[in-house]
Amino acid sequence: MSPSDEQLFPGETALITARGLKKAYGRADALRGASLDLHAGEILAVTGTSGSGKSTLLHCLAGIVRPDDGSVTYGGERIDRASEERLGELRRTDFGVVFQFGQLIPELTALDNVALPLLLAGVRRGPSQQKAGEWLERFGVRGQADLRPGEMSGGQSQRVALARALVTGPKAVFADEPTGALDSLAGEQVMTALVHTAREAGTAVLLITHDARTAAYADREVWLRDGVVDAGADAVTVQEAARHEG
Ligand SMILES: Nc1ncnc2c1ncn2[C@@H]1O[C@H](COP(=O)(O)OP(=O)(O)OP(=O)(O)O)[C@@H](O)[C@H]1O
Repeated sequence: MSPSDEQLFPGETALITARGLKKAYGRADALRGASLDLHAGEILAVTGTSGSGKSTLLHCLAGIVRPDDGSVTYGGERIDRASEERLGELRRTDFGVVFQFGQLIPELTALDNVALPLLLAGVRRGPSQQKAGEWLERFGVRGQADLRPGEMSGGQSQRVALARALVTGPKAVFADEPTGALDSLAGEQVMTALVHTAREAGTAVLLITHDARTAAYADREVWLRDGVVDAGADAVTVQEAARHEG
C-alpha cells in the first residue's frame, strides 16, 4: 500500500489490488510494473497520455486480460490466476464494464440489452425485463426501451450501457472513456448518472479518462506514465485531498 492509500483509507483493505503488473503485446510494453488499489465505494480516475497503458490496466483488473507478471486480487482472491470459468462468473456477477462506444448488442432493444446480464445470471425473463425497465427509468432512457442501439443518440446508448453494467448490482464498475464519444452535455449526464448510482449502491468505479472534467467526478486520481502508476503525481492528489479536508 502506498503512503497515499494509508492516509486516505487508514486500516482499510482494498477491494481490488494490483501489484507489479506487466503486460507486453509483441515488442510493445503496455504495462511495466503498475500497482494500484481500488477501495470499496471509491471512484478512482486513471489518466495518462495515449498509449500509456490505461486500457490494458483496466482489462487486467477486470479479468479480461491476464498480465504477464504481477498480481491482481479481488477480495483477497488472486484473479490473475483464476480459471476462465471463475473469471466469467465474476464478470457476470461482481464486475460491470462500460466502454467508450457502449458495445451494446445491435440486434437487441435497449430493454433486452439491459435484461441480458440478469438472464445470464439465471434470473427469469419476466423479472429481468421488469428490473431492466426500472434501470432505464433511473437513467432517463425508459422512453427508448424498444429502440435498438442504432436508433439512439450516443448519450442515450451510453446511459443504456451504464444501466447494463449496473443492473446486476456489481461491486466494481470499470469504465473506459465512458464519455469519450459524447459532447459535453451528454458527457455530464452520463457521469452524473454513473457517480450518483455508484455512491448510492457503494459501487467502486475505476474510471479511465484523459478529460480533466470527467476526472473531476472522481474521489482520487492517479496518472499512468509509460505503463507505471506515477506515485509522485498520486502524492499531489493526496496533498490536495488533505487540504480539502483540513
Ligand atoms: N491488443 C493489443 N495488441 C497489440 N498491442 C496492444 C494491444 N492493446 C494495447 N496495445 C499496445 O499497448 C500500449 C498501451 O495501450 P493501451 O490501449 O493500454 O493504452 P491507453 O493508455 O489506454 O491508450 P489510449 O488512451 O490511446 O486508449 C500501446 O502501445 C498499444 O499499442
